[in-house]
Amino acid sequence: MRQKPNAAGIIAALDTPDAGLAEAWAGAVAPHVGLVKVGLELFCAEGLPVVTRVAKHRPVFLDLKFHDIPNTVAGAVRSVCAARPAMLTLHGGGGTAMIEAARRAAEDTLGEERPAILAVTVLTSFTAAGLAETGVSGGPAQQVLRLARLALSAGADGLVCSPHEVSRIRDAFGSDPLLVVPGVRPAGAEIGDQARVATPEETIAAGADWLVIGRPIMAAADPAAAAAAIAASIRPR
Ligand SMILES: O=C(O)c1cc(=O)[nH]c(=O)n1[C@@H]1O[C@H](COP(=O)(O)O)[C@@H](O)[C@H]1O
Repeated sequence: MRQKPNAAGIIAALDTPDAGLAEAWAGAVAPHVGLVKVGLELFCAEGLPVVTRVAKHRPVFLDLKFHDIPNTVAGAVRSVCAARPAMLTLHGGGGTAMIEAARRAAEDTLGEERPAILAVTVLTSFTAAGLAETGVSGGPAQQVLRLARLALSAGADGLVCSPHEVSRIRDAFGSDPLLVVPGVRPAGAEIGDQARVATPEETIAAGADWLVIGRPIMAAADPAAAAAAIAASIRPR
């Protein structure tokens, strides 16, 4: 799904180690979401077969945040292309050569059918203080813009960032990059370990294409109803 959606939508994060539960969630929320996300917890427990399994319900955003030398990342991209994900993530901090190698590997393996390559910028759980501990001063917004520039010029199709940076990325890079945005919390929902958060409505208004939402849907008593309510709140009027 390298093309932008007509209207912003939801990606449901299937964060569980259990393929059966992930598939049940995918089936339940499918009418209300555009994609489902297979992340580290599910992938490490169940591997590539679970990607094919949940893809029966919705296209898959495979979020493994590759970060390694270019040759290794290219090999990982070729391996996961076997399951035909619609989108996959790399760490923007992996640098130009890694991102170029990932894009080339995806093109060589699947051509026009290749997944969208998304660069993760600064994780939504980071505050300015946490980022400074890693040696990055200047705060998340500055670092997100720096990594965004690098990733887009290296061939990434889009970026993963928090709701707080979306409008600044749009100002700097326009409407082309796919912006996939976690850290989304309906009003009153538990924030948990996220730090840079906003509501679905605020995130869409800032210019996001896709909202990545996990616990506010999957930890609800009725995940389908929770997904439907969030989808209704962001539907264009
Ligand atoms: O790459 C991601 O999807 C991601 C990047 C990021 O900066 N922050 C972030 O929360 N995510 C993912 O988005 C999902 C958010 O889940 P909830 O916090 O439960 O809504 C999780 O699966 C995270 O792995």
